[in-house]
Amino acid sequence: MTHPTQPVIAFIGGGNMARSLVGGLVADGRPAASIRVAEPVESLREALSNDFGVQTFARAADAAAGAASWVLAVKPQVMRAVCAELAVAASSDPLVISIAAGITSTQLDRWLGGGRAIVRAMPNTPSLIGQGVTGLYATRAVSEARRDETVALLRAGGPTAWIADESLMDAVTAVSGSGPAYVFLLAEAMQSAAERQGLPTDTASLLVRQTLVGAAAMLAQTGEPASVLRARVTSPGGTTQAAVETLQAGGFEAVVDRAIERAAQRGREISAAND
Ligand SMILES: NC(=O)C1=CN([C@@H]2O[C@H](COP(=O)(O)OP(=O)(O)OC[C@H]3O[C@@H](n4cnc5c(N)ncnc54)[C@H](O)[C@@H]3O)[C@@H](O)[C@H]2O)C=CC1
Ligand SMILES: O=C(O)[C@@H]1CCC=N1
Repeated sequence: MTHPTQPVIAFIGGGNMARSLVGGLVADGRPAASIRVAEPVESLREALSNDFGVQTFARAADAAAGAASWVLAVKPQVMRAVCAELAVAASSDPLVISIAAGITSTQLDRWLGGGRAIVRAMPNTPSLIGQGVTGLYATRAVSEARRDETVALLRAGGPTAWIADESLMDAVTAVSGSGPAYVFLLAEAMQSAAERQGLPTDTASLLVRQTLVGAAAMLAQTGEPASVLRARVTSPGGTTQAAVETLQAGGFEAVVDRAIERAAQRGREISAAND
């Protein structure tokens, strides 16, 4: 039995997002002996144990028992059943952080037996390389110290932002939780178009990747609004103007707006469907 210097944190679910968050915590210097992961899939348990040295468990209740904080990182569709498995252990009053899309703090609290300290967190996959961003919402049962602990657990993945109104967590999910996929879709579309223009695949890939990386770095480093950065690329009557007008004539802004609205609505549907 190890005696970690840090309070124990238990991840329930050891899939894609948990792996990103565990990797970030270990890279941030948190002792692997203070991290447990519950994951029913043996190959995932082995990979987490080999790659990060964390303790793994097949059953959620075994990982959660006695841990100061829990990170619920299972799919929304299994959250209710997982909470039922954990309801007895929850009476020890852990800090409960759920990263599931849609599932509300009221639902989590009810499924865990009531009166629990619940935080909803919405990270994204770039957390794996420290370039993520996480939206956070805490219920009133979460103390200031536990808010600080939440930020300490998630900051390795990138900056965090508290949201005062829980209903806006669906908007956070739609913008930054799902957002990396919109950028990857743009990359896929640009790659196809570049190849159709006759560029070799590897050259097209270099041009597309580095253009997205460079533009994102300008957004991050200059602090200038996207509209100003865009104006600087756009010579009057030039090539960029021709492309941007074509995107706008195709309803680019409207379709992005509809996509984000639909994603937020899907969050609300997930909540209702799993109640
Ligand atoms: N993938 C993403 O970009 C993001 C995902 N999320 C949320 O994170 C959660 C997990 O998503 P992913 O990691 O992508 O899914 P995933 O499917 O990769 O991971 C979920 C894991 O939970 C495990 N699991 C199932 N039942 C379990 C149980 N009873 N006890 C312990 N583990 C169990 C599964 O075997 C699986 O490995 C979802 O609720 C999702 O809404 C949040 C932000 C971003
Ligand atoms: O697609 C999903 O439902 C999850 C939540 C945000 C990113 N992936």
